[in-house]
Amino acid sequence: MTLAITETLRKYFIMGSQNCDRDPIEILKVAAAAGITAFQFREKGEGSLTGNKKLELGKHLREICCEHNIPFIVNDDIELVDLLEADGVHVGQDDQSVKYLRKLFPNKIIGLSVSNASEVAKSPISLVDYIGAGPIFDTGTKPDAKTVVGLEWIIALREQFPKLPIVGIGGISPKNAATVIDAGADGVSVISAITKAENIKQAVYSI
Ligand SMILES: Cc1ncc(COP(=O)(O)OP(=O)(O)O)c(N)n1
Ligand SMILES: Cc1nc(C(=O)O)sc1CCOP(=O)(O)O
Ligand SMILES: [Mg+2]
Repeated sequence: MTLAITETLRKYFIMGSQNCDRDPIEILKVAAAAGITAFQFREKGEGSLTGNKKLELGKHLREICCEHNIPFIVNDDIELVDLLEADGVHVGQDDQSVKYLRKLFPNKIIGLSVSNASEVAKSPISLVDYIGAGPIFDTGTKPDAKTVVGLEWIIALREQFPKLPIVGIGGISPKNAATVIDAGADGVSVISAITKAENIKQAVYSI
């Protein structure tokens, strides 16, 4: 059964091998069995794989998502969307344009990052399936993250767009995930809350 996009966003796990001090394939297997609702393959930044190694890891991770019926979303890398038969793509303000992507992928999930009002103003919001709002809290995972926007950003977006699917991202953990949902987000996106968890199953339950 296919989930509605808002349900798909509820526990949205993002990972690349650079985020892991254990085997990423094993991490995703445990997270998938524990109940994540979406996965984004984000092989990016210091220590990340490229070329064939990136593709091979992507194939393994894609397969795990298929087995668990979890949407598989590719970060940034448009070529990989076709190569891995991804369910969607997530882009930021400086990535491939949403207008172009929507033409290329009329039926795939398209997510876009928005961190402030001027980004909203210049974004074709009606063409995306969801937006990623962040960084909500301080994050040690992304060195080039923008200024922390806080829960106020979720509240403001929800007020402006009552029906738009929104996922919060940045510094979200079992301790603060509920505050993001209470502020109006449909879900939480996490990297380190799962990749660095001592008990991945418990972390997935608690976000
Ligand atoms: C769900 C979600 N939200 C935001 C982002 C960040 O995307 P972007 O701004 O393009 O930054 P990079 O992830 O590409 O470094 C995301 N990936 N996922
Ligand atoms: C990939 C990413 N994008 C962000 C944004 O604000 O757009 S914050 C971020 C890193 C999220 O990692 P963690 O859950 O470990 O804080
Ligand atoms: Mg990007």
